[in-house]
Amino acid sequence: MNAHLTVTDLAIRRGGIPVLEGVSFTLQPGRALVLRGPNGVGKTTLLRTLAGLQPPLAGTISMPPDAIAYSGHADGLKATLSVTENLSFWAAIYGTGGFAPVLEAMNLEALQGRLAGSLSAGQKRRLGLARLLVSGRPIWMLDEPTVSLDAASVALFAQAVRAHLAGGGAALMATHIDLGIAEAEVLDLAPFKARPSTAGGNAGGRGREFDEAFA
Ligand SMILES: Nc1ncnc2c1ncn2[C@@H]1O[C@H](COP(=O)(O)OP(=O)(O)OP(=O)(O)O)[C@@H](O)[C@H]1O
Repeated sequence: MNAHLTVTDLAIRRGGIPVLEGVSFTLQPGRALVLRGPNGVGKTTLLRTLAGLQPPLAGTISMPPDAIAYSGHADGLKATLSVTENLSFWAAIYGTGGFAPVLEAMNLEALQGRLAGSLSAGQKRRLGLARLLVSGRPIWMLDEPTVSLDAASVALFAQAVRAHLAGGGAALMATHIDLGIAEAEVLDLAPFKARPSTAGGNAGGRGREFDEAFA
């Protein structure tokens, strides 16, 4: 499992407006990096850029091919498929094996036959996060992964992240809560806020140049 990510002098934008510039960091196997900063600073935009959903304005992103499993604000579930059908679907997509341990890891055993669309918000989130475990990908990119989770589910998730790190994986997370992961470092994005004059912006303002793969 090669989970080495290097980001050098990255500049990113959202809706045509520069958001962050000069972002550099490395993420090594076995490590977690927590993105911090006020609302709107660019945590989601940075994760989307690293996950390949939108191009950077400048800078380089270096990582092994097919390394990332991205979990954004949406859970990405197939509402009309059951919990196990969703997991089998992802296992087939990622070409990985069985998912029985994943059911246990995310406390989904009692929900196996339920349609994903009928789950509660926290249950959906647990199933959405289970996709990371099924993926077999070394670098997890997580945007507010604990939204809707109760305390017990947050603890389960933190345990899953720790196991991933112990297995040589890495995790980059935007989260406002402390997951109690000793291996985690913090990257405050506030100092990298793009200056208004930064070249490459869209003088016409947000919306004129909608550079999103998804809104
Ligand atoms: N779909 C969009 N189209 C245009 N601009 C957007 C869009 N989504 C976010 N933005 C803007 O891009 C900037 C960065 O937003 P982003 O969502 O990356 O911040 P964030 O740090 O993740 O915020 P939060 O902590 O509130 O989740 C903000 O100024 C925001 O208003």
